[in-house]
Amino acid sequence: MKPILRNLVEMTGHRDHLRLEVSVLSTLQQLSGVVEVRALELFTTAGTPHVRPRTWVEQGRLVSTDSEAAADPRREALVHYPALRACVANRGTSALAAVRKGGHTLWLPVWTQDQVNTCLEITQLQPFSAHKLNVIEGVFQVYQNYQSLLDYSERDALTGLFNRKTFDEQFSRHAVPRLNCRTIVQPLAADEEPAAGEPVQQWLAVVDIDNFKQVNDHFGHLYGDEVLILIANILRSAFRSHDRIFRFGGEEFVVLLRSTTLNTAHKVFNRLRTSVQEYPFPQVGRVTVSLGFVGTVKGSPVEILGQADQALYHAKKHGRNRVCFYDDLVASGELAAKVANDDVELF
Ligand SMILES: Nc1nc2c(ncn2[C@@H]2O[C@H](COP(=O)(O)OP(=O)(O)OP(=O)(O)O)[C@@H](O)[C@H]2O)c(=O)[nH]1
Repeated sequence: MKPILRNLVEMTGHRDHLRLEVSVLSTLQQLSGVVEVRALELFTTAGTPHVRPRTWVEQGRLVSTDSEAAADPRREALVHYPALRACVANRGTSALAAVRKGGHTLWLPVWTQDQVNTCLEITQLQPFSAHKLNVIEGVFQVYQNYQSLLDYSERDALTGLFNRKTFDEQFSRHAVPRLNCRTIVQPLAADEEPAAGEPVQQWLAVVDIDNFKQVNDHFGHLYGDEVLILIANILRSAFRSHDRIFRFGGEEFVVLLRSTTLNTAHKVFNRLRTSVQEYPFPQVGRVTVSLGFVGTVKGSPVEILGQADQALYHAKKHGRNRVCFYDDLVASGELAAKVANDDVELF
């Protein structure tokens, strides 16, 4: 089999976006004359569009980072990439420039609906021939098609959030750096600095809409669906790009909050609860959510999920529109008391 075909076969064998990215870059890197390949992440921080390398070649190996983009010291303002910036502004599919690193650089933005989060960058010393551009475009098309297939299978059709299947796949490896990937230790945002000695870890929260059946019963399923979509949007804006949000089915969502302190987790989850409470849902009016959360350090994924669920159950039983932390409930004896006295309502 020709090398390029073999690479395409290898590329479409992946079930993970980052591995797929490494694979497409490895394919492009093997084209003759190519001196550098990178995958750039495009993101906005403090209102300014930025770029940072997410996968690049280092000592002959492709390495990736899944650290938070906004805190990456290698990020640059998009204004330093004028050709790419103009291309994205004009909703273009490629940009060429002969200025960077004394070579010729081709940028290929990956459009998802109306947005570009990723862009492949290929640099060579000679100008790109028409034939070379054709080959690259073919490889890029296969990559894009496969990328959107992967994306489709990972997401919930109504809200666009990750689905339960993706949670099951991602949760167990969430804390573990991926094979062939380098994770950069990154500082927290200024308002999230931990107090000295306060441990940083990951948190899992189960978020459930309160009395959602009543929304459906009073306003109909279409309005119920709209509430789900709007709450998904609030969830997206409440967390950092690095955190993960899943729709678990029905009116239940799960959030994996990355690398933060208990204090910040409390703040962030309560901010979400308040944002939902204050949002004017068209026709429906006021909607609230309850949330149970727990650290992800101890226990199996099933146990951790069960603990967050118990904290959520407690929040529901004690007035709804609240945030409950599993360890607090155990420490205060509230959860144990509930378990001992009320076996019928246990899961
Ligand atoms: N519109 C809409 N409703 C859904 C969807 N999935 C589940 N539901 C509804 O979500 C409601 C969940 O109701 P319950 O489990 O009784 O919970 P609840 O009314 O939210 O009450 P609490 O959770 O105890 O506050 C049911 O009416 C389901 O039909 C969906 O995709 N769209």
